[in-house]
Amino acid sequence: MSTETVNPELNGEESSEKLHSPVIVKSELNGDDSSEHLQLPETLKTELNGEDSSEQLHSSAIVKPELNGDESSELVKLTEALAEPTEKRKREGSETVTETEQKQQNPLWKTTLCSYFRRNDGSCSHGESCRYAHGESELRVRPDNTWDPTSDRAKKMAKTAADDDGEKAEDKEEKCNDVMMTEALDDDECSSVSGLSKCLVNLPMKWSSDNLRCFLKEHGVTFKSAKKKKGMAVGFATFENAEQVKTAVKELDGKPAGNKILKVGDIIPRAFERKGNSAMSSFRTNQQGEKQTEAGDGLDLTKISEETEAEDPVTSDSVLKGRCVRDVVTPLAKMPYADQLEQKKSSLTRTLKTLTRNARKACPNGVPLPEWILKAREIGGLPCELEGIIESPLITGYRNKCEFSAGFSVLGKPTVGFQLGNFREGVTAVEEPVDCPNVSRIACKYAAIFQEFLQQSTLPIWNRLNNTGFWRQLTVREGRMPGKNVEVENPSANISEVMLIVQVSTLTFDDALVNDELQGLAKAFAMGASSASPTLPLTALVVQDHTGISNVAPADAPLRVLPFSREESYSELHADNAVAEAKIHDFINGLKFCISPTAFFQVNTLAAEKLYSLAGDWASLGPDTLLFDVCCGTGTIGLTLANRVGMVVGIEMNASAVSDAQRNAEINGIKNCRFICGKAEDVMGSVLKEYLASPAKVDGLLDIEEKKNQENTTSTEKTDSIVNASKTDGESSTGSENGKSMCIDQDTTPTENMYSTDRAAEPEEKTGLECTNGKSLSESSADDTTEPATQLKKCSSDNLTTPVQHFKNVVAIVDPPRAGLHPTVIKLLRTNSRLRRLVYISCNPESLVANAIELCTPSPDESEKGDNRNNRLWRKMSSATLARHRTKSMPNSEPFKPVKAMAVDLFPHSPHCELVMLLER
Ligand SMILES: C[S@@+](CC[C@H](N)C(=O)[O-])C[C@H]1O[C@@H](n2cnc3c(N)ncnc32)[C@H](O)[C@@H]1O
Repeated sequence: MSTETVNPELNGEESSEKLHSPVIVKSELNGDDSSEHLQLPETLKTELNGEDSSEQLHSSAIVKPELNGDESSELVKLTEALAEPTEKRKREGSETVTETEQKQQNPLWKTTLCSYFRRNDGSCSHGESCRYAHGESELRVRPDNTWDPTSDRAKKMAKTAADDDGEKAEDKEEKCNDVMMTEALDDDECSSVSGLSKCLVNLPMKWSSDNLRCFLKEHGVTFKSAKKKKGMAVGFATFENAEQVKTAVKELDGKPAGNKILKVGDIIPRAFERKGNSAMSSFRTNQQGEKQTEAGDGLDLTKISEETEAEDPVTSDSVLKGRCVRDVVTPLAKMPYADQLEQKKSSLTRTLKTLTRNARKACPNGVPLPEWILKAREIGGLPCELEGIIESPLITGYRNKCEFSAGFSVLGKPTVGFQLGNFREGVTAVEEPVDCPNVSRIACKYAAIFQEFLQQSTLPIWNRLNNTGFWRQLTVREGRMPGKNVEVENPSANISEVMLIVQVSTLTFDDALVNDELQGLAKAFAMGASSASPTLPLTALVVQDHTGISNVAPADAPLRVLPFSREESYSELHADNAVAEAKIHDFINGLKFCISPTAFFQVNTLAAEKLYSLAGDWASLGPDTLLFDVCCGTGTIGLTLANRVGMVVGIEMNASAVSDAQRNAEINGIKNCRFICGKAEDVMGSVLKEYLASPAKVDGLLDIEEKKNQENTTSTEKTDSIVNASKTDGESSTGSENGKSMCIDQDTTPTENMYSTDRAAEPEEKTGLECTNGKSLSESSADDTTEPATQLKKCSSDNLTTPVQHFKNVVAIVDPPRAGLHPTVIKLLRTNSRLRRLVYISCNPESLVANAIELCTPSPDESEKGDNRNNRLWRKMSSATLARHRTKSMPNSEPFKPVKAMAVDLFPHSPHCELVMLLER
């Protein structure tokens, strides 16, 4: 698995109507995310890396935008607040509290519109007990007095507010209070108040402005106005006179607020204001006369967060000087590469030891400790040898995918690059990616072209503080040409294809204006590419429309392919110039891979080759091997190993990735691979049943299937409509038929719900495939009324006309997202005794360790099994501790043992690293 964003710590995740494009490609549904039907507010839906946002968020798929830092804490808070256990519980005095009552007590009850309800024409499987509002009439105001920003009410209010902008005295006062946060003030207004305004740092994050005002009053502080920044530890107060300021500082500075010590500091005007840089003011008002509120946010917020962290006075200007984007994005770049590898190895060693410790603790009473735990002492507590770390063949410019935010620099200049810090801490400043050694020359150039375009665009840059604006992000994806040796000094020389994906939010903008701007952008990119020396490849230009608060868009966010031409004259640009499909290609181990805009592809292709070869070598493959490629993406692992096995079965939830995988098999003439689209936790049970049942039984199933097909042509046609990946013409998935997401695990216990926090680090993904009977595969499998072959046919890349073969050697290579595997998948892998070998690939060693604890700890006796249902401390547990608790409910089964581990460095200069572990039994 891999880290998708350049700087996961900083970054880590809908309306298409606005896009009236000649070619609209709605990205295929990623399946649905909900098995457990915990929803996130629309605004907090992320992109779960494809990973996306959703609607009916599975409690087990709650996500923090992938190291997306920013809104994660808010998201976690909300999801925690929402993630109440689903069964009835007893209150003190044994009064029974129903699930609905519990939810209603939740201040967030019905404060967010149910997107599931909306998309499904007014139906939601949760009915009245749904935590989310079914329509505007059910919607309640949020505790902070705001409305769901996607509601008509909120939009109307936002519009009215915008219309009144600058006219109301009240508004002006608010803006002045917020001088550090907003760009909407004129210099003179600000300067008149800045001496009488103070910044308060270390306020409890959850406080509202009302809380702050009460606090000030309680402390006898007289003020003119006070405002708390939502989701940040920062607030502002403005006073009438110097005397009030003096009292406030005396009464507040150093006093406890919540569990922290309050700091009071001056507000410094933005650097460009201080310098009176008139050029900067031109950035503030766009050509439509709309005020842009983003500029300069970053400067002050960065200061605040830096200073908060550093326990420094709030106002020191020097803190900015210490922070540079290179250090933030590639913190190890200062070290020689050999030292970086050593550091990663030590960190992995520490993490691996937690596997031994936790498995030892979790080993049930009366069950002997497994040999690998006993032997761990001999190797310093490691569960198995860490055999080393494989270097990346390329050290600089190795990334084939970079996601650049659009924002404002510390000097208030529209900038395309990386954020200087974490949004949660209040940092929104973006700096150019120059000097980041992991970014390619080509990506830097495209970022610069986009930046130049933004400086004269009539549409505003996205404002992360109030979630308004248009231009959000530029993703540059590169594909290499085949068969050329890598030019280490100039890796860009090997790049032959480039796809640009520009993320915008069209929601509040006029279609004609949007189209004009996008056409201008296409022209700018094409001109920039052809005038660069050497010229830059440009293969596809895609616009992604996304309104969520984080830039990580759901996989089904609307995509539109923009036509472009290298010709000087753009007047002749027509729809037919557009490429119907946006794809680029890359090569791994001699195979050609087609990559669509949202499909996962390892960001360091050459190092990924090494990773896949290692996984293949450790998997002990042969012609009699059946290889499960779990979380297969575009099929890279399975396809590169297909010639070494009898059959590959790939499972992947992103429909366009599955479609790519199928196409990749075809373009490489590979016939022994089958790709199944669905969440692994939804389809794995059926897949294992189908392939690992006794041959007699499976033959029987196929007979049943054939018979059904003959009997019911209509149902077959219906089925065909959702078998996206089986279409050889590359047609995309039509997604779920009725859009309903389903629960996967009927007996999900709170222990399994623990997974929801595990997965909080991962943007949620959305799958759309379902059985035509309206049940998810898992649900079907849970009640076992449909045969596995029938279920799988509906989401498989083939049509099951060939009988399922049976193989002696069954191996799984799993390469899950950062959150690791779902507990259902872990349970299935562990309890299927035919699976003797498992190669686990992970870019997050913590989740590998957590999953390995469950796979490798001996099962308890029945009598020992704990009931974890009332264990509500799980929210605060580490992933390893959670895993340890989950081992108690693992059905009796032979545990795996860790055999060896090896790291592969896919991310030079960053602390991340892929870890591979072989598990056997
Ligand atoms: C780290 S990537 C690995 C992809 C592929 N193995 C490769 O190396 O290119 C993880 C993949 O898992 C997919 N994924 C995430 N959650 C999943 C789930 N619950 N079930 C199936 N696939 C999932 C993502 O869409 C992504 O393609």
